[in-house]
Amino acid sequence: MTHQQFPAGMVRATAKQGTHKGYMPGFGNDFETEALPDALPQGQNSPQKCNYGLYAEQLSGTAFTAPRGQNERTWCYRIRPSVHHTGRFAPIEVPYWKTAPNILPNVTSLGQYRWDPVPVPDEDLTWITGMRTITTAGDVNIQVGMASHVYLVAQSMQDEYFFSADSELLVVPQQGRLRFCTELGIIDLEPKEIAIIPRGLVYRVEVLEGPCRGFVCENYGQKFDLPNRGPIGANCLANPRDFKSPVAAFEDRETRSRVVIKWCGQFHETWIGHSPLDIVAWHGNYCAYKYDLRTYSPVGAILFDHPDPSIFTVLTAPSGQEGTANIDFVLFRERWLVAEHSFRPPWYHKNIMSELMGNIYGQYDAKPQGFAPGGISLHNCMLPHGPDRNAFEGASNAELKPEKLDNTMSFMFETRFPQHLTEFAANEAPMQQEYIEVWQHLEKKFDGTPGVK
Ligand SMILES: O=C(O)Cc1cc(O)ccc1O
Ligand SMILES: [Fe+2]
Repeated sequence: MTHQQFPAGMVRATAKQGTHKGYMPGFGNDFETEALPDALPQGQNSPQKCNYGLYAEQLSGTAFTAPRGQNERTWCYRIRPSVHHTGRFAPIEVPYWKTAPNILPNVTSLGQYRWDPVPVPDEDLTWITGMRTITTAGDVNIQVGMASHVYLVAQSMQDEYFFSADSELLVVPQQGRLRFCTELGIIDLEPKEIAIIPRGLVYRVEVLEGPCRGFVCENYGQKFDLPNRGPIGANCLANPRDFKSPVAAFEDRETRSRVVIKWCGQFHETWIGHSPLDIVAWHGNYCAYKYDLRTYSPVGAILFDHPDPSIFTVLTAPSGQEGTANIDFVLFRERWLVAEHSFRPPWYHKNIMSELMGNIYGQYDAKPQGFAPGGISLHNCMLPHGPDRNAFEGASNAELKPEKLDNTMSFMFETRFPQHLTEFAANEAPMQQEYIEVWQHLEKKFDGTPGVK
């Protein structure tokens, strides 16, 4: 790949046909990339005839009239227009992939919950059949809310493609390596990285090293964006240059292929005679990207106290109500703890936002035991939680020298909407029935007399 950064943040990249891999840096850039020379029209979007006999097509990720800072669209130059990539739709069952609203009368979501890692079954599960929804929130029909999923994938999709009209997907691998062959290019993904697959983009998921397990946040609402840094200034947290979008890569393959579509929570299939990944060149700012979580630069307390976890926000999906996100993606990674005369782990609290957490690797400081890599916890809207007894006693009595929290990476999908458990989460997944007992032995220390106990 050759690429050159243009002053306006645009990237021009060229790639050879087919399997070419390569990435262009920058969050929200206006990229341009072509897999064949001169496939991209210059100076206009819709020439009377496109080079190579390509069709021009626009993929709009926001309303045409969205304000400039939010407006996202990509112009695609492709072998066939997308109308050839769908035929008649026939409903299919994807029983474990649920969509909000999915409020079940026989499932109690009120509570603090934790699950052991969901085992990857010895089955040929694909990206579609291996998706296991844990919670849903909001309502897909009004395009607000989210679902959290665990994916269990052992099998590549073969001549099979997928797109979601409902959502963008934030993918957080925990085990194994996946390849996302998308209309806009190829993204390889492994633990410690995340990817965003935008709404409407067609793709196929292949297993590079399996079996694979990870987490997905399915966002029905306004897209994930970088948070404002406020007084932090222009640097740290997630830096724009560390986000990578793929260069164009296309397939010119005439094979019978299945396209599966998720639309308003329903799944349909349609059959076509070729690969739909046929975009030879594209330009625009509506695209898939990946991000290496190791490039996240946390900012924290350097004298005393424990700040709100919003300081660790990687991406935020705004709600329109300033400061109240539909979803925040928050990262708890390696960092130094240096606060003086302070209880350093998370405090006990109740939160109007609901918190779903996953462990990518290592130990989480508030829950040194029981929250295993691959495990999940849910502390729903206004439900009290905080460090378990061991973490409390340890941190209350620790010598407060600088301490490195090392080899640790957990995350939180924090949403303004209450999260509802699926049948799978409540009855099939390995829920820890005794989870709330982690707080039971926090004894009463108060005896009415002054002084530190
Ligand atoms: O509950 C949790 O473990 C997540 C969390 C971490 C933190 O540092 C402060 C608040 C919070 O909800
Ligand atoms: Fe919390």
